[in-house]
Formats: sequence, structure tokens, C-alpha cells
Amino acid sequence: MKNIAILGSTGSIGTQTLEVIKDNPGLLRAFMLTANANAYLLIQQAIEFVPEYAIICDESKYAQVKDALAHLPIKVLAGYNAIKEMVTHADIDIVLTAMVGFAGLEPTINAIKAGKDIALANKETLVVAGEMITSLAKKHNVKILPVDSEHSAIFQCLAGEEDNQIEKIIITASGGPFRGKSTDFLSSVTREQALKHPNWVMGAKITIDSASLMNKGLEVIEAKWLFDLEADQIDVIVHPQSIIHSMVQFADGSIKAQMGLPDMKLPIQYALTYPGRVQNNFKRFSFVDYPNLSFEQPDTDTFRNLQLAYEALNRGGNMPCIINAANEIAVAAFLNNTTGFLAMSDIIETCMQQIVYIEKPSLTDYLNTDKETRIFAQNLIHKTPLKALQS
Ligand SMILES: NC(=O)C1=CN([C@@H]2O[C@H](COP(=O)(O)OP(=O)(O)OC[C@H]3O[C@@H](n4cnc5c(N)ncnc54)[C@H](OP(=O)(O)O)[C@@H]3O)[C@@H](O)[C@H]2O)C=CC1
Ligand SMILES: CC(=O)[C@@H](O)[C@H](O)COP(=O)(O)O
Ligand SMILES: [Mn+2]
Repeated sequence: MKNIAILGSTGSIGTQTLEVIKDNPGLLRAFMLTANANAYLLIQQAIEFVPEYAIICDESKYAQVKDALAHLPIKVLAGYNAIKEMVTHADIDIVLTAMVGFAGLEPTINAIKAGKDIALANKETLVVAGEMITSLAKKHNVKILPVDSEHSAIFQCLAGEEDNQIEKIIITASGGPFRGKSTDFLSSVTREQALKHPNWVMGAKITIDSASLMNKGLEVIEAKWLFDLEADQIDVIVHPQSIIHSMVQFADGSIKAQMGLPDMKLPIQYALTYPGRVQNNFKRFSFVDYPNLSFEQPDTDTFRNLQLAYEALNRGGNMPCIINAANEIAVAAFLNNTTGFLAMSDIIETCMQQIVYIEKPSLTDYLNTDKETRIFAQNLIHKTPLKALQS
């Protein structure tokens, strides 16, 4: 039996992880559930799964959760620090990081230092501090098991290929809801349009990232650290059907692909049961239902974020941390209707130019860079009227 701590159990990945756990009662147990502010769902989940710990970040919701679970043998805690501390609990086997954004970084570092294997959905952790996380994982003999569908695909393609050289990987991108659209069209798109992903149902932040191709940029950086690659070994190809989840090309030119219907439960389950594969009743893919799998080059002139992410990867240091923080602020502003879709790339680019570059950042440097960039990006948004940002 593996004890799983789910950081962000109330989100898209978190709820699907609980479905996987429910399907594998003798194998997996929800040991710890955490939410940011959704007390109602956290309470429902805790009543159903009876974890050892239920943690709510928002301290004002503590009494509500505590009272609702008083009749059950569940320890209820509140605050971000409680999450950071409790991920080190001796009985946890795997920490599944399904929190969104930079907030995933510190709990993941603490979990690795405590020797916990990480099922990593929170790609921002590796984007911000990939070098630090991967070297810590090595030092503490911890596995980083990818949950992100593309990285799980690559990880699955690499099973049994440990002695073989990777020539390159090919990460697939759906292209998002605005694939093929012009800059002119993008200048007036709304949050509602951007939130309509063609293939996946996900949290709001990653859905906007998919629409702007920033998700692919973050995934390129995530792949660099997970698979120890150079930037020029990482290609992106648009594949609108999201059936091939990604590919690996080996030294002899042979390409392996991992395929399946777009359903995150499969990569979640693979990470939690790794190295085993466990039977399930997920819907199966049929080739005859998809006679036209297609591929095209990403349009990086229109969707500039992918190019900005490659640039950040090549510059290294705290630059990926800068683009991550700028992007988090830009996406939140777009979701609040206080900035336009195209302005998100302008905000990121300006932050890349203006925030102090640090070649070899420490954890404190990352925390400071994140804070500084957020303030700077927020000011940019306040200073610029929405109309100007949309033009
Ligand atoms: N959704 C998907 O299919 C995929 C997601 N990912 C990655 O997985 C991560 C989670 O994505 P997704 O599930 O879509 O996101 P959601 O927004 O659906 O869920 C986020 C979860 O994190 C919690 N949370 C949010 N902010 C904080 C915070 N500051 N501190 C503590 N907890 C917080 C939320 O709690 P509350 O509900 O209380 O707000 C919720 O439980 C992201 O990094 C994303 O990029 C990767 C691949 C696919
Ligand atoms: C499910 C998953 O892994 C997402 O990251 C997904 O890949 C987003 O789709 P895009 O290819 O549109 O970014
Ligand atoms: Mn992905």
C-alpha cells in the first residue's frame, strides 16, 4: 500500500488523482489532502477518503473544516506552512504535486529533502528551479515521476532504453483554441474563448497557458530538467488531436510515441503505480475513430510565448523564474479582464528585460525574483490601460 499526499486535491489533477486512488483501494491510499480555499470540496473529499491529514491553506476556513470533520479521525491543519511541514511526514510514500504555480516549489523541496518520491504535475516547480530540484532529488535518491501528459509519454517511451542515447524528443501541442488564428484575431479574444480547450478539461491557469502556447514553453523547460537534455534536443510539433502525447527519437533515428485518448488519469496512475502498469477501465483509443492524425509547425510569430520560453531556457539562471512569475501575473490579469491576450507576452518580455538577472540563484534568490517580478508585472498592468494593452 502506498500512502499518497495530494497537494491540491481539490483541483483538476487532484480530483482525478482521487479517482485513481478509488480505483486501486488495495494499492493506493490518500494520506494527506490539501486545498487552497475550497473548504467545501476538501470536506467532501475528507469524508469520503478519510485521510490522516486535511490541510486548508486559507486559515480563515480552518474552523469550518475542523468542525465538519470533528467526528472523523482526521487531523485538520491550516496554512501554507503546515503543508510545507507535513509533506515530510514519515508515513508518506509519494507526494503528488497538483498545486498550481510557484506555490508548489517549497513543499516539493521539503518533500525531496525528506526522501519522498515526487509525482510531479506542478511543472512550475521545474521551470523555476529545475537544476536545484533535480540535483536535490539525486542527492536524496528520490524519483521525480512525471504526471504532465507529454512528460509521462516521454518517460514511458524511455522505459527499457536506459543505455540508449536520445537524439531528441518531440513534444506535441494541441495548438489550443486559437490554433491558426492571426494576431489581429487574438487582439480581442475573451477569457471565455480562451478557456475553451479543444481536448482537455483543466484548471483555468493551465488552460490559458495552453491557449497562449506558454504551456508548451513551460513544458520544454520541464523536459530539459526531467530528461537532462539541451534546448536544441527539444522540438515542439502541433498535433491538434492530442492522441500522440509525445515522442522520443533515438540515436538510430527510430521514433517511439506514446498514444491514448486525452485523459490525465492514465499518466497519474502510471506515476503512482510505477514501474508497474495496473489494469483499469479507462476508455480505450480506437484508430478507426481517428483516421486523420495531423501535425504542423507551431506559429511562434503569433504565439510568442513559446519562443520566449526557449530564450529563458537558453539564458538560464533566474530567467525561467522570471518568465514564470510574469506569466502567472499576466494570466491572472487576463482572467480578471484587466489585460488583453496579446499583452501577456509583452508583460513577460518586459519582465525578462527589466528584472535583475542572476546566473546562479539560491532558493532565496528564487523567492526574491518571484516576488520582485510579480510586483513589477502587476505595476505594468496597472499603469497601462486595457485598450492600449489590447492593441
Ligand atoms: N489539469 C491538468 O490536466 C494538468 C495540470 N498540470 C499541472 O498541474 C498543476 C495543477 O493544475 P490543475 O489541477 O489544472 O489546477 P487547478 O486550478 O484545477 O487546481 C489547483 C489546486 O491547487 C490548489 N492551490 C491553488 N493555489 C494554491 C496555493 N497558492 N497554495 C496552495 N494550494 C493552492 C487549489 O486549491 P483550491 O481548489 O482550494 O483553490 C487546487 O486544489 C499545475 O501546475 C498544472 O500546470 C499538468 C498537466 C495537466
Ligand atoms: C494534459 C496536459 O498535459 C496539458 O499540459 C495539455 O498538454 C495541454 O494541452 P496543450 O497541448 O494545448 O498545451
Ligand atoms: Mn502537458
